[in-house]
Amino acid sequence: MAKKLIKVVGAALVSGDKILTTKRNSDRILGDLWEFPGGKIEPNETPQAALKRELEEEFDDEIIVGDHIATASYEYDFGIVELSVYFAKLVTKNFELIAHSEVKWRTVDEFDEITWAPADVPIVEAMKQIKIEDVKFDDK
Ligand SMILES: Nc1nc2c([nH]c(=O)n2[C@H]2C[C@H](O)[C@@H](COP(=O)(O)OP(=O)(O)OP(=O)(O)O)O2)c(=O)[nH]1
Repeated sequence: MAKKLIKVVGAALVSGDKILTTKRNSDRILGDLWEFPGGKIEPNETPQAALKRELEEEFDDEIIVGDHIATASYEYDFGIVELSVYFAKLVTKNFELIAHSEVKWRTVDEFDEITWAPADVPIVEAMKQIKIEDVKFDDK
């Protein structure tokens, strides 16, 4: 049987020249791997709306969503994850850790210090070409 397609959205939260990297709780699927915070896109939801909802659920934080960075698919044993990552920035900074055990701001040069979820690897590679401090948002 064909594996199910799971559409997922992740936020590359920007602060200066750094991006927030987040470690999944041990008891979750892909536990202890690092990722971009986010989650599954619900039917009839835009990726941007899903990202805002997920960040509110996971950190109790409000965000502004910016440009799409990249999309990559990876076939796990439980299904095919199609991960789209967008730049975003925090409006609030509550950082309630509900789904994550650790968060850390890193420059793209520091992305190799951690073990990423497999779907994230090509996206992380693409981000190494971007100058994070030049990322712009529409609101300013
Ligand atoms: N959020 C997120 N999930 C990722 C990334 N990379 C990656 O392979 N995944 C996988 C892990 C999960 O199988 C799936 C996303 O599910 P999730 O568990 O984060 O999302 P959710 O909150 O909507 O799910 P649920 O636990 O409520 O069912 O995508 C990533 O960078 N961010």
